[in-house]
Amino acid sequence: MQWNGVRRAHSLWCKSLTNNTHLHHAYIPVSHFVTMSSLEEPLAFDKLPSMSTIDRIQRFSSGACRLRDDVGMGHRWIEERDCSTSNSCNDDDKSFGKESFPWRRHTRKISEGEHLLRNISFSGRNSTVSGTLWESKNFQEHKYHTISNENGISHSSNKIVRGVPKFVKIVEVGPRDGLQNEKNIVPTSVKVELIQRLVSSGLPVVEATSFVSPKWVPQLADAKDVMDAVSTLDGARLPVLTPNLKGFEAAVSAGAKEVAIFASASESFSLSNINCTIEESLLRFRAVTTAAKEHSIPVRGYVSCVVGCPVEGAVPPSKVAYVAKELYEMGCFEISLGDTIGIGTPGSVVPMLEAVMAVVPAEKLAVHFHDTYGQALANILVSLQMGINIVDSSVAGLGGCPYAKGASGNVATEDVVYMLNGLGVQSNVDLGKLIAAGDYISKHLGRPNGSKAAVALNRRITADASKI
Ligand SMILES: CC(C)(COP(=O)([O-])OP(=O)([O-])OC[C@H]1O[C@@H](n2cnc3c(N)ncnc32)[C@H](O)[C@@H]1OP(=O)([O-])[O-])[C@@H](O)C(=O)NCCC(=O)NCCSC(=O)C[C@@](C)(O)CC(=O)[O-]
Repeated sequence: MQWNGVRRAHSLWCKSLTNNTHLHHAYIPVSHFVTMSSLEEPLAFDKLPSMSTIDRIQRFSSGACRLRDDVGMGHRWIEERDCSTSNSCNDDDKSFGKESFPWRRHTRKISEGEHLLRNISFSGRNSTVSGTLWESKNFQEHKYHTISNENGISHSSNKIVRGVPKFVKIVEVGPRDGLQNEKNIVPTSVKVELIQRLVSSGLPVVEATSFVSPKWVPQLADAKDVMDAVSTLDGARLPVLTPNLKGFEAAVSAGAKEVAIFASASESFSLSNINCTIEESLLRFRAVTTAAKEHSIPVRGYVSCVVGCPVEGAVPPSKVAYVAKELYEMGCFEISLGDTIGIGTPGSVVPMLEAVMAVVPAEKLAVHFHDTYGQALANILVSLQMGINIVDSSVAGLGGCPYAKGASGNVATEDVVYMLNGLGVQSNVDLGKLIAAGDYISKHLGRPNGSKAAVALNRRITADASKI
């Protein structure tokens, strides 16, 4: 039922693009969606395709473990990983050893695992959130932080949390991924103020806009004006999306100092999103990375539909790994793995990451989760435990399809920062300023802030304020 919502969301999204463009070939007929009905349930390990293809790809991550066999990605595989080959992990392996994969020993040390889990839920229940309120004449600046009591998680003492990185780089995609889906076009001045607020909250990267066809995405037709207005902004990198050489050249002329190219692991999504096959898109992207090298412009690469596609259903991890490797080898400094429709669970995200990490080093990977099924934070946590330390997110949970219920935006940046704070992971983001930025854009869009942490912390401040 919810999946139907996503299918509908995607079809309407494609339709909205084509309505704007009169490019009817990009509209995916509803009949395509009707043919795939097997994804009502979340993708589980045993539903995923075999890893046989990716297992043959040369691995250049020294910590990567070989699979025991090609039978698939069942729980049995996780519990019985063969770590005996020279190219495989062992108990002392720092990147794939027990620190990164605490569940590896689950069957053998069940009591220890239970103890750790009990500690986590106990500290979670007793964690407190504090807020301090400053009032100025026209603007309230909130300063929030998450603190734990003495039972709280500490990097040095808790084996599960010790696997997560100490610092996570957040890539804010709200002004681009969020606003590209808005039904009503947001004025340039509002976009610019949003970007300014996000940068001032300490976010190191704020994806500003896209240099795509305005016929396809009219919401971002003001890309040049946005870039003009933020040209003097310091303190963060402001990459933009470029689907081809034309977009790259326009971005560079507008002052962009970093760009992103966006491929898909699903053939159908590639056709509906950028009107070409995966192989054709890789040719276009190679032209962009070549030109970018000449201009010394760093290029980020996206892979969409890394878990599932609204048309094709489950996407094989080997396909994701193939596209990620291609982008990495053509020179992308970082590859962001996008669960575009937000259907992933840790059960499907883990094998996908395993496959990609076998061909692209973990430190070059970012995760990009939409929150359609409420799985984004769980997926992020498991990604951190696997060694990923770059997370994409969208302030106030912006994004998704404005025309259909059920298709949500990206995970809210406020929720990610709140979770990282609770884990003791640094992000250098001021949660109060971030919440203010989310409230600003939500107010403009005329709807509640899509971040649960923001809503809860704003209520808390109201409660505290009544006692002052
Ligand atoms: C790729 C194209 C351009 C192909 O679109 P096309 O129609 O096949 O392009 P074309 O080469 O045939 O050209 C048609 C017209 O578009 C123009 N054109 C051509 N290129 C550009 C350009 N760069 N900027 C401005 N105009 C452009 C071109 O000049 C021409 O203009 P005309 O002669 O008709 O006046 C189109 O499909 C497009 O713009 N697609 C972008 C769609 C988009 O932005 N989707 C959202 C991205 S989000 C995403 O992918 C997922 C992600 C990254 O968020 C991660 C995740 O969540 O998984």
